[in-house]
Amino acid sequence: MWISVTLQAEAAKAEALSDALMEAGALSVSIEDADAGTEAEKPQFGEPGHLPTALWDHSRVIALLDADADLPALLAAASAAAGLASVPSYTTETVAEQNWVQLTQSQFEPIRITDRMWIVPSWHEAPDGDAINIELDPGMAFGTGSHPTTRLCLEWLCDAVQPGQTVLDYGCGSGILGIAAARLGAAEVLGVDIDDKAIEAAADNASRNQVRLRLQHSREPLDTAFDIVVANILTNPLCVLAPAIAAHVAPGGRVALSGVLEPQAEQVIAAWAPYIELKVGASLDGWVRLEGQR
Ligand SMILES: C[S@@+](CC[C@H](N)C(=O)[O-])C[C@H]1O[C@@H](n2cnc3c(N)ncnc32)[C@H](O)[C@@H]1O
Repeated sequence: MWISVTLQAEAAKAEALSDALMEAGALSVSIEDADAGTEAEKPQFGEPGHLPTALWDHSRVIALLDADADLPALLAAASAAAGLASVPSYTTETVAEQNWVQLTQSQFEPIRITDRMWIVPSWHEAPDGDAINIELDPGMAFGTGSHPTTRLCLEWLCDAVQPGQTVLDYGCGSGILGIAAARLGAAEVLGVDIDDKAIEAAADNASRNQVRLRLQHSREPLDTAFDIVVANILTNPLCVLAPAIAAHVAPGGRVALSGVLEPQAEQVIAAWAPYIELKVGASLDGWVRLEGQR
């Protein structure tokens, strides 16, 4: 027996809460705008009616959990791990064993990134067989394409990556950006993460997508410079890691950073100024993508 838990979360904390719930053992987690319909019903970015998530005051975080789990303890641990002062208000619904797959899967639709790239859940047919279709299941941790920062990076990669180039995906998480780069024709892609579980997930996803990613822990030294560097982390690590990441952008190479909220852009630009001049290349739902060239 399973239990579906719907938590009302502050929009800015929803992704962290989602990741923490997956870490705590949720079978799947999805995030919805509490003021709109389901993910599937929401207009795609760029379509009429698209609502920037900066305007979402609240999100619904829906987790599918084992009904035998100690729910109060699990939610307390996940909320604390997500940096919340207390457990958000929530409702629960028991899900009959035979319905849970249908329930979770029906919440997710393929995500269109650009005309030529889609993120497609494994249980869906690709809407456009000629596009680059990256198979990733929404609801899993470490980045699945539904978050604006991931989308900003994917859009940039579609424009930036030229066949045969080398690519560094710093903070690879699920490997989504590295997989996209490989599918766009990169000759060699290195994914780096601080989290061993992310590296495992990226290896699994790379194999499902039949691309080769080199993967390593960020504590291991990187010995190469890359034509393309993409890092979707957060403002603080992007500032601290500025000299280390910038050193791996080859002369003439291009870099894009995301995970930066609009008011934090100047802070990251200043931290990178001694190494590479960055500018805001795009913004989405209150998040920016910073871009530069060495
Ligand atoms: C927001 S996720 C991005 C995942 C994926 N690249 C994407 O765009 O959806 C950030 C990832 O960066 C990793 N990370 C955070 N700090 C890091 C650091 N100092 N060094 C390497 N990876 C880091 C996290 O473990 C996480 O997998």
